[in-house]
Amino acid sequence: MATDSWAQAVDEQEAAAESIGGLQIKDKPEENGTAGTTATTTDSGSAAAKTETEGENKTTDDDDKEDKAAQSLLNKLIRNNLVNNSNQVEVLQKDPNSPLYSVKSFEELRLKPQLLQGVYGMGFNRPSKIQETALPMMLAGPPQNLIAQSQSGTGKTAAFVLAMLSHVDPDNKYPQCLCVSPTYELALQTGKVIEQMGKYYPEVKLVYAIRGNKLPRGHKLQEQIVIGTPGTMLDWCGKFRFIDPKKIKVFVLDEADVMIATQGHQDQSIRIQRMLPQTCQMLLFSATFEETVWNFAQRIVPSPNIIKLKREEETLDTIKQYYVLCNSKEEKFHALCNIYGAITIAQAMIFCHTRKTAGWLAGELSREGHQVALLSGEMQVEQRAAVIERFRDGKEKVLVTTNVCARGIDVEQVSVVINFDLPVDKDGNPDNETYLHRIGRTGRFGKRGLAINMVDSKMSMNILNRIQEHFSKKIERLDTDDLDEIEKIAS
Ligand SMILES: Nc1ncnc2c1ncn2[C@@H]1O[C@H](COP(=O)(O)OP(=O)(O)OP(=O)(O)O)[C@@H](O)[C@H]1O
Repeated sequence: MATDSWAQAVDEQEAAAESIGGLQIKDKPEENGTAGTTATTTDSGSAAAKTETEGENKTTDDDDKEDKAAQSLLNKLIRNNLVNNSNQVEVLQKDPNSPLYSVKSFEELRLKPQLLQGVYGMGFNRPSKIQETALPMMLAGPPQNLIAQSQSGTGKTAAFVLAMLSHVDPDNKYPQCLCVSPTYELALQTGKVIEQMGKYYPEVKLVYAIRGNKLPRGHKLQEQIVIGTPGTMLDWCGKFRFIDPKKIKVFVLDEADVMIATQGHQDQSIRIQRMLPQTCQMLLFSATFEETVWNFAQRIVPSPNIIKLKREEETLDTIKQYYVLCNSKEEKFHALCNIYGAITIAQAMIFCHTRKTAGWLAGELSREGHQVALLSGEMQVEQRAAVIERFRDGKEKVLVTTNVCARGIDVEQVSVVINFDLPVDKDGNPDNETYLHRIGRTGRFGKRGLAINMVDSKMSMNILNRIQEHFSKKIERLDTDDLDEIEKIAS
């Protein structure tokens, strides 16, 4: 292998990304620089660290392109439960004649007692839909390869973490499982799950292969699980030989769709995979499955079993939708105050079209005594993560955000959504998909929700009418000067 040329290419790719400033890993043993153990806590995604892919991640304008890694991280942070999904899992087996096992309980998996304790300790009572099928497949012998696709929040991470923890031999003090994630923050999030699930299995150790975690030359890792980003992982396997890739039993590639959206990561992941033995179990996970992801998946995972869980469609059936007629943003703010004065709103998300409006509105609301969080495009991903974490923990009751910032973020826990500005696309047409995603709920279990749209011009009335037509759902007018009327909408 032309070691120098690929190593140089990796260096160049990584040099292109800004280094992680302020990267802090608690309890980091000085002598070897590893990131501690399964019982060690690390700074969360909100740590003051810059992403490896900062070039792509930086949002400089509300109209900037979507940032998949940031969205994925923010989604993880805002959610602390499984998403509802009543669709059936589709399974495509490598060998269609072999029986297909699916489990309804964690006991059926015959997990090590320490792991079963870890699973229950996390509050999991039974496997999620995707876990029912994926877990028996991943734990069966001989090892089977798997490509799994399901939306964020369906239990993929927990599934592959359990598989990794089940496969390691704690007596062997060398890396046996590699897990690559697209960014430093996503790697830390997965690391946290490994730490939680492995809480009662302290013999298994974990180390982070991320930029900034420098090890001395000639160091041989003793940790059984290595989680990191593709560039550093590749260096550690190849250039520095901290890891012997030939001893790897499980290779996990997480967030494949985010991975391929980041330049360089696809090639680096493939190079890592090429160093692994034929017997190594290859597992790939993705929230979406467009053709590019599929092509990548096939290059990384030979002879796979494939599991897919279709995203459950959001509907407006359980949502009460209203609109309020105003003449200016000040009037819209006044209407908002009237609504707040009349009904109790546990937590609300308010969407604005521009950063400027969002900033202004957040200021006005906090002057009125509301606990407001502001999510806006110029924030670094870690700042946004911190804002979302605080909101999720109920420290703030109102989250004001711009459209781009909140795109792709799940707002399931929020029962009131206010479109201070209606969602429109670049050409000024109604953005129906965003409207549905913001306020829609999935399936039969979806909690009832309330959506209030602020209309302040003929143009926005036209947008509202087109949204009504598109969904064939009437949006009722609400008179915010009539307190009795407002009270009724909450009942
Ligand atoms: N069997 C289970 N029972 C209850 N909760 C679960 C179960 N499996 C996972 N969870 C929880 O559901 C949430 C989503 O799970 P997980 O992060 O594994 O999903 P995911 O598909 O990997 O989503 P993402 O891609 O956003 O990470 C987490 O808070 C996790 O702790």
